[in-house]
Amino acid sequence: MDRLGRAALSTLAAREGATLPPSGWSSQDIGIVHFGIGAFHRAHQAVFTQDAYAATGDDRWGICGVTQRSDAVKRQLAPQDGLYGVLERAVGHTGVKVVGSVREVLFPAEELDAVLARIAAPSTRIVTLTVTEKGYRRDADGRLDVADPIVAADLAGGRPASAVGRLVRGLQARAEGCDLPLTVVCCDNLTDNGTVLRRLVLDFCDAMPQGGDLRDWIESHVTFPCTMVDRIVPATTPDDRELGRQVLGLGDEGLVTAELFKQWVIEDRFSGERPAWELAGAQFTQDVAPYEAMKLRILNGTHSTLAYLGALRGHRTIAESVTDPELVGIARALIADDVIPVLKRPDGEDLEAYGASVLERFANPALAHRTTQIAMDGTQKVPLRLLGTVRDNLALGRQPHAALLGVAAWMAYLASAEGAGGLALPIDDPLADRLESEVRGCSDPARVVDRLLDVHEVFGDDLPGNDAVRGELVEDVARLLR
Ligand SMILES: NC(=O)c1ccc[n+]([C@@H]2O[C@H](COP(=O)([O-])OP(=O)(O)OC[C@H]3O[C@@H](n4cnc5c(N)ncnc54)[C@H](O)[C@@H]3O)[C@@H](O)[C@H]2O)c1
Ligand SMILES: O=P(O)(O)OC[C@@H](O)[C@@H](O)[C@H](O)[C@H](O)CO
Repeated sequence: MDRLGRAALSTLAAREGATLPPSGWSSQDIGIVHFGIGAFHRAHQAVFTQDAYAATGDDRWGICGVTQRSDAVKRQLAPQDGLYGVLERAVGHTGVKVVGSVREVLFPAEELDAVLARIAAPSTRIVTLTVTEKGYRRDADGRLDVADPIVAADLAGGRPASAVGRLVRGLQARAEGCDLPLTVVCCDNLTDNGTVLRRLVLDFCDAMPQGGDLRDWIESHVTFPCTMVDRIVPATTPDDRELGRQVLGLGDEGLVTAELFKQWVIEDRFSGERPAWELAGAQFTQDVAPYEAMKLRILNGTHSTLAYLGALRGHRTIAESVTDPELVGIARALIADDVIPVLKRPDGEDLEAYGASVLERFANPALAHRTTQIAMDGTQKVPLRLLGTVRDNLALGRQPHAALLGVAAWMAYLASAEGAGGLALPIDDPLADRLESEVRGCSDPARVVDRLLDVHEVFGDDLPGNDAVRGELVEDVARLLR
């Protein structure tokens, strides 16, 4: 079968369910460099960028995708002239939107100079990132982990391999070259993501030999707006590829799958021009924090809770987990009793309606979002998604039972090699070795809880000493391990 690409596009015009990129897609100049060209970027920021182009015809915002750890996406997209499909799935809807925003893909392990040149180019005005929570290589206090061997090697002046190291070297090339401002937009699920990334970049400069001038240049030329990003984009499955093939009548190795919903709230703090993303539905605001807390705590907190509890019960996907009435009850209690009472309401948002809509989105049976995919990197996610809610409730003198159950479910998941029905529960986490050796296979709930409460990166200094929290976690873990 033929493969998606420029030559095959004309065959798509008559196909029901296929949407073509706007004409002129292939002649866009590159104005955005994106680090971490995984599934999410391709289904989110690249789609907003294409829709903004369709609305304006402003052709300065093509994307240069920079892979991080492998050249897989480059190999997938290069034979397709950068084109790929977003398979959009909802009840009663299956369509493929072909996206042409990604005009180049670079693999920095082999093409570092080209990456640095792209960041330094005057036509580049924006760098965006989706490198996962762990990709920022933060220490227990959220600062750059200068003891991380990859960061340490980057600081020693080798060819940079960390996302922050590569970004800083790119900024250095820009400072020494065109000397024009730049906006760096973090699109990962981190609290205060722009501020966090700016801090890490400045930490890197502070730790570099003679990084002072670069630090000053960054402070005066580069802004780091915060964002809230939302669209459920599970890892693509062979079934998705097959469905994409049926809709397009073409093979597509770069296909990604998503729900119809998408949201992007961006702090209005750009150092220069940008695409008219607002014409594609993005919201610009002075304060992203309430949107970000709403999304991270309601959507992601519930997602992780359903992932851990669901996997323990043998549910393979989130859609399966929300067919389980007991789990839906826990999710509702988490949102209504623990999260919403301690949240600030973002302008124009109804938190109860948002919570209900999240559960409806999770129920989308067409999205095979694996519980074990969401379960990965718990040491990075649990603090952001659940422990803020725990702390805010404790500060009001209230024990947040559902949020603590979510934390206990993470602990029980780590202790159990298998969920019901023999579902394998892999530990995929930057601290996997420690977690495995501390608790995997341990059937003593108190020991599991105590060993995990000792993980400072997750629980900090305050929670391990809280007897009421410990007691409830031990009871919950005991029930879950039974
Ligand atoms: N998928 C979603 O539904 C979704 C929704 C909202 C936000 N996000 C954010 O986007 C991120 C990526 O999601 P995705 O679906 O694209 O995942 P993915 O697995 O498809 O892609 C992950 C990307 O991050 C890079 N990466 C992974 N570990 C890294 C490391 N240690 N250092 C540097 N780069 C690393 C990978 O190389 C890849 O480019 C998430 O972690 C989350 O923060 C995802
Ligand atoms: O992508 P991760 O690994 O950070 O988290 C898994 C999911 O909870 C997440 O991707 C959600 O689907 C997403 O945040 C929805 O916008």
